[in-house]
Amino acid sequence: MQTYSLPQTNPESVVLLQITDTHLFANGSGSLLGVATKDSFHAVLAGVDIAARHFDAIVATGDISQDHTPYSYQRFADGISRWSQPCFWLPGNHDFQPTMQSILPSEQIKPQQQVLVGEYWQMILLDSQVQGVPHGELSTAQLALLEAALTRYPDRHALILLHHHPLEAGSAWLDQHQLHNNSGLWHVIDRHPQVKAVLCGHIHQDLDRTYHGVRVLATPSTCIQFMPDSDDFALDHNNPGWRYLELTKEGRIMTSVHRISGDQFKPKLDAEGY
Ligand SMILES: Nc1ncnc2c1ncn2[C@@H]1O[C@@H]2COP(=O)(O)O[C@H]2[C@H]1O
Ligand SMILES: [Fe+2]
Repeated sequence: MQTYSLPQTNPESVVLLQITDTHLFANGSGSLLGVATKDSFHAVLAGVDIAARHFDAIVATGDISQDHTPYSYQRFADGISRWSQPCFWLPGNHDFQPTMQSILPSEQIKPQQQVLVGEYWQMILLDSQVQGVPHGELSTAQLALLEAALTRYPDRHALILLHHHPLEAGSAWLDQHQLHNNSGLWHVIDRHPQVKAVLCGHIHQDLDRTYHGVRVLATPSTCIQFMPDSDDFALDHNNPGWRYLELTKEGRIMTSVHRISGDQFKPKLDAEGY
């Protein structure tokens, strides 16, 4: 397995910026439920610049594209190219991996699934995509990759990233699309106490839970948001956002979700959807 080493710039911690569920189109006015996803993506990029918080790397946790086109991925790459930090990404249910790969190699977007983060952490990016359906599954190969990465570095705190949420988020319509074989993931995690957190996207909302003694985090989309704890499909009028995760050398995670201001990206239920 190829490993990327991300240098530690601050001796105490490493900071990650998580951007997720951008749902970009080749067509610059492409929209999801009335929200032009390129514009909302760029509003989040501008929001990160206004926040001006230091981060060491970007993690993009899937559903980068909505229309599978190479240019939708190029739009993502062009957007983050304002920053020099490396980006690590993984596929969501809406992604099409052949076109995702088509824009690589890239100076900034790295293909590695295992990243040694500074001196004290590692992160493992998993592919939970099942082509053509919204739910996720981890193949035996992906579970074996996780097992091998954790076994190789038992003394590094570990952050596991994937697109699909690995536990019930509390909305029946959405939980039918969760990671279906999450017991397989939890079985591996239970054997490796250095795992500190699982970070995902997919549910387009801020989630911060503890499960099996591990923190499970999900993050707002850069476009539309789903209403938490709603058994039927429902949109949330919270704004698009992003997450910072500060990984300390002691193994703690300080994290916060931030959102853009204004109300130019309010979804319309009757507009063109998925
Ligand atoms: N009304 C709905 N009922 C059930 N699933 C939906 C509905 N609308 C969208 N979805 C699917 O649920 C998925 C959750 O977020 P995604 O963006 O991955 O893509 C979404 C769609 O594939
Ligand atoms: Fe998704």
